[in-house]
Amino acid sequence: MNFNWNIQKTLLTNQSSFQLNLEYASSCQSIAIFGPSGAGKTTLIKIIAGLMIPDAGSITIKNNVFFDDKQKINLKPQQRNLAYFFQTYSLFPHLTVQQNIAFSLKKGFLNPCKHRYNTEVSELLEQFELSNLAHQYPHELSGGQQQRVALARALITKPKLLLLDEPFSMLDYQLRQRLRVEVKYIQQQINCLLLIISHDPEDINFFADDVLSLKNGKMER
Ligand SMILES: Nc1ncnc2c1ncn2[C@@H]1O[C@H](COP(=O)(O)OP(=O)(O)OP(=O)(O)O)[C@@H](O)[C@H]1O
Repeated sequence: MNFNWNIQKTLLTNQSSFQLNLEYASSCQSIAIFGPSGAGKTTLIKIIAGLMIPDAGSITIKNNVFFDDKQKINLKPQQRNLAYFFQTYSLFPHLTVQQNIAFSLKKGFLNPCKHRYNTEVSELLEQFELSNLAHQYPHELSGGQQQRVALARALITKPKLLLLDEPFSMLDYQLRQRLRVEVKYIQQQINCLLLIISHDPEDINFFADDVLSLKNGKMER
C-alpha cells in the first residue's frame, strides 16, 4: 500500500470540538482530498506531515511507518522525507527567490555539489517561470509568484511524498494549466507520491487516481 492510515483526532476550542475519524488504504500514486471548508482537510495533511499528533491510530506511507500509537512510533517531520506546500507560503523574507528555493540544498552549496545546486535551482526557476525573478525578494513578488517559489522550494528536496494544499489557487487559468504539467512531470521524474487538497475539480481530474471526500471529519465515499 502507498497510503494507509487510521486516524483519530479531537480538536477542542472553548466553544466547540471537532473530531477527525478516518480510515484509508490505497495503492494509488496520487490522491486528492476534497470537501467543504472546515471538513478537516488541512488537519489531515498536518497530521501526515507530523505537525499535529493524532490521539490514536497509525499512518504508514509506502511501507514507512510515520506514526503508530501502539508501537509508540512518531517520526519527526524531518524524518518523514516529505515536502509540504502550505497555503501560507512562509518564504524567508531576507532571502532572494533563488536562495529560498535552494535553502534545503545549503549543504550542497558549501561542498563539491555546488554544480548540482546551480543546475537544479536553474531548472526549477525555468520550470516555474521564475528565472527573471531569481534575485528578487518575496515582498517584491505577486501572490502567484510567491506561490510558484514555494512550489519550487517544496520540490527541490526530491521528497518521497508531496503534500500540496491549494497549490495553484493564486494563478491565472493558463499558468495553472502549465504548472500542473510541470508538477506532474517532476513528480514522475522523482517518483514521489502526491496528496493534493484542492477545491478545483480540474486539479483533481488532472492529478488524482483516487479522491477522498471529507465532511465533518469523516470520509464520504
Ligand atoms: N488548532 C485547532 N484547534 C481547534 N480547532 C481547530 C484547530 N485547527 C482547526 N480546527 C477546527 O477543525 C476543523 C477542521 O479544520 P481544517 O482547517 O482541517 O478544515 P479544512 O477542511 O482544511 O477547511 P478549509 O477548506 O477552509 O481550509 C474546523 O472546524 C476548525 O475550526
